[in-house]
Amino acid sequence: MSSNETPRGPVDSSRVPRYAGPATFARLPRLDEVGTTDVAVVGVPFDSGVSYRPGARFGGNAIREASRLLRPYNPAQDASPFALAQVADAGDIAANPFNINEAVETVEAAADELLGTGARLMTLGGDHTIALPLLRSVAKKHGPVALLHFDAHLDTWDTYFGAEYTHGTPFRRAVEEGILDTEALSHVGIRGPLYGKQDLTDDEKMGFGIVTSADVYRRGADEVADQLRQRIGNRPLYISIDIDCLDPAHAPGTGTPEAGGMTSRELLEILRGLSSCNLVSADVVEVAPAYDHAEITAVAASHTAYELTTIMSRQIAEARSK
Ligand SMILES: N=C(N)NCCCC(=O)O
Ligand SMILES: [Zn+2]
Ligand SMILES: [Zn+2]
Repeated sequence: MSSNETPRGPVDSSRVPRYAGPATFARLPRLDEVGTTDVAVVGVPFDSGVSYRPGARFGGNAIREASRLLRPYNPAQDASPFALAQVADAGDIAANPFNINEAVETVEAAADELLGTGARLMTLGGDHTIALPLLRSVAKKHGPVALLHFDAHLDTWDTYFGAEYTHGTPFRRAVEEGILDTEALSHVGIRGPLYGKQDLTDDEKMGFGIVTSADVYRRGADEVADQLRQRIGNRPLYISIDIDCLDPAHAPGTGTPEAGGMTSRELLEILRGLSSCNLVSADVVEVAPAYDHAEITAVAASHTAYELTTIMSRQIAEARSK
């Protein structure tokens, strides 16, 4: 969208019932209906990198279905994200389920193409493997980026069954490849059993700071967001959200659930506290609808993507008004 065009927004749910018609994210237009977009919401139906329960390949469409109930004004950030900038649903990236290396290349190439049009990406996963090719693509454009990673798990392990590209290893690969700004790396929501204490030492050596799930509970969302914001400054920021950062009570539909997690309220509040950060792209991954109940997880994920999209749209509008 050029700066003087009005963005095309979602289908009006006071005229067309929100449960009617095929689902796009937030009932927004498809990318082919608008030509170009400022924020591309893109699905990656890929889950061949998982270590436990499969099913996140269906996550993107579950989030789209649950997002029918989102409304156009976001009071928590005082913004109408779909009026401030064009947001459109770019459909799915067709990644090979039988060849992880090829899938990783496909995701990177598709992300290159979308980012090349000037769009920011709001990716709906898929398992966490896909964060690596997305980060590669974002780093080609912005250089090494700050990373804020919400997850129960570190995802900085080395290999599984000798495989380098899995959902437990994307951030170790990213550090090895030099595509992250090691001055500004944080995990939020970490908890649960590890393979050994070495996991933590290795992670720290890579440059990560950890805010555990219990830290969020004890210190509160505002203080955590303040601390994260200070660490990130105005660096280009990528946010990767594994929905298992939430407690299984708030997100049962996921492949590797861990007890003792954050509430969806805490996650959304931390994100709102980061609204001034320079968010260049983001993902929400690991939604596995087969284990979900009454769309609990998909609703939480759709609201999470809504807050992230709002941050991006506000920044795009602010940059244009300067
Ligand atoms: N990224 C997610 N969701 N999980 C990683 C868990 C890896 C493991 O099974 O040790
Ligand atoms: Zn996880
Ligand atoms: Zn993860």
